[in-house]
Amino acid sequence: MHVDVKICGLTDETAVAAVRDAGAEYAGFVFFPPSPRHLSAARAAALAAPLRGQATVVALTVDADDQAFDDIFDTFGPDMLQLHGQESPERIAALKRRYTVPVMKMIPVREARDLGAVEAYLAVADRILFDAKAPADATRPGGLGLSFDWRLLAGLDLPVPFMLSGGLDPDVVGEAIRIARPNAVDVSSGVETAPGVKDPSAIARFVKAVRAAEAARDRSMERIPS
Ligand SMILES: O=C(O)c1ccccc1N[C@@H]1O[C@H](COP(=O)(O)O)[C@@H](O)[C@H]1O
Repeated sequence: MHVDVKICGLTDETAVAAVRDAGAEYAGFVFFPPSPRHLSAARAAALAAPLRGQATVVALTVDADDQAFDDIFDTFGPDMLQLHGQESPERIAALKRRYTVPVMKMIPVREARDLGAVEAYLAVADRILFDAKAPADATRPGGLGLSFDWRLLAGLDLPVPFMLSGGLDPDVVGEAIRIARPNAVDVSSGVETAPGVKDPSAIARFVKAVRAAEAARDRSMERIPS
């Protein structure tokens, strides 16, 4: 079974070229001023141009207002929205009516009961993204390189695909896929040399590690008698 890869927080042309060369399926651009990966819509549009038609271009926002969304849609034109704040199901339904774009809603996870929040979003979100819950004093709700216990997702059966993020890197992503069995994985800090500075070789290694984990998963499925 294929596992899609999203590389998030691209800030320069070198990182964009690495994503294109590695064949990642999703490329994320951050629109959240406190983040070291924040970009203007115009800069993000210019950076994303070589990825159009090859990767799904995602706009990551955190409780953004209507004016911010209008700017992102008018100038950047995302293929998908990643909502990484406390957006309500009603807010998501309104955004989907206004922009007719698929939405991925982030659910913050620290313990099993956090998964209960998913239910309310299943009718409106096209994808669920599970990320580690940020500490209360964090300056942003993600992109911190923090992970959670992937065993919490083992055996999860949702009616929509789910993506796993939080503290992934080329060395641990295979184990994360083996345990959580996500449809897709998302990484930012784990392929950087410093916050906001992507490492092209780490991006290539991350995608390679995901492909190897996929192959291992397929081999293990073949061994299960029907
Ligand atoms: O990347 C950011 O700066 C960011 C800012 C605000 C919300 C989310 C952000 N990134 C997302 O966080 C997760 C985990 O990232 P990491 O790999 O642990 O650094 C991922 O989904 C990013 O898209």
